[in-house]
Amino acid sequence: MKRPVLLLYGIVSYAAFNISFLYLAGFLLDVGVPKSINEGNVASLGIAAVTNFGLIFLFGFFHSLMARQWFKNWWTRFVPVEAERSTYVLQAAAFLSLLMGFWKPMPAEIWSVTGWSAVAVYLVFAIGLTILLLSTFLIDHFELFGLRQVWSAGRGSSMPSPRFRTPLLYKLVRHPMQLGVMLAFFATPHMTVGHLFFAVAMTGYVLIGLYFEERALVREFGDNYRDYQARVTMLLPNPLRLFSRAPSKHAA
Ligand SMILES: C[S@@+](CC[C@H](N)C(=O)[O-])C[C@H]1O[C@@H](n2cnc3c(N)ncnc32)[C@H](O)[C@@H]1O
Repeated sequence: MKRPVLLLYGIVSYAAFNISFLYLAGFLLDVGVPKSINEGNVASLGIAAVTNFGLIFLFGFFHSLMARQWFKNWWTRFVPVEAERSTYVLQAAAFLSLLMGFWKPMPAEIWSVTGWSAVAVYLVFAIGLTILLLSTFLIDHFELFGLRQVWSAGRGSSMPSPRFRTPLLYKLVRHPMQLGVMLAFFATPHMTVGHLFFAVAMTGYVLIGLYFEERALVREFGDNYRDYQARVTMLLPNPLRLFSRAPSKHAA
């Protein structure tokens, strides 16, 4: 791929992901989008459950498969290595859009809150997204979204190998990004069966994904990561444990 094309591909993939993710926020909150999680043609509960499960499975399957090292080794024989992450980001945007586009509403209400309670729930949603966004910058936002790779290729420089990091939120939990998305999945003032289905199934997928991610992190960072696993909890912060132990000499 020619350098300007590679750069353009990276930028387009990044933009596509951001648009689909912004749409996801509106989709979950039921605001500002033409089709939200509770809108669309209502099918029978069985049809809706099977369709929605299939959509989440498709999203999760490709999201996990394409993140595995053996898959990357195989398909970078066809895709330039510098475009690998951007392609991953693009497929995530595509499957997320597919999921939201074909999502079948399951409108029966589970809870509904208004007034200050609703404000509190919106606050949790905003905190979740803030944790998520901040964490991407703590690890390396531009590398996670493939922009650093296409930019380095454009300048003819090679990418530095990944570094183990535990800045700020990563001292509280090992997976703040996933914690952030889970908060956003459940934080709605108007919980329907469909929304709960989405939140539970996506949480299940996140937990399965974390199992594979942690195995890859141990392979990549070895004892540094094992030591980190022993000191820091996975998703829910444990302040007592955090302050009762000396920080590791491995962590950056
Ligand atoms: C989508 S991010 C999710 C990161 C983390 N699971 C979280 O929830 O904040 C996945 C990428 O982050 C990298 N990663 C996760 N934890 C890391 C750490 N402590 N230091 C460096 N890279 C990390 C993984 O290697 C992977 O490429």
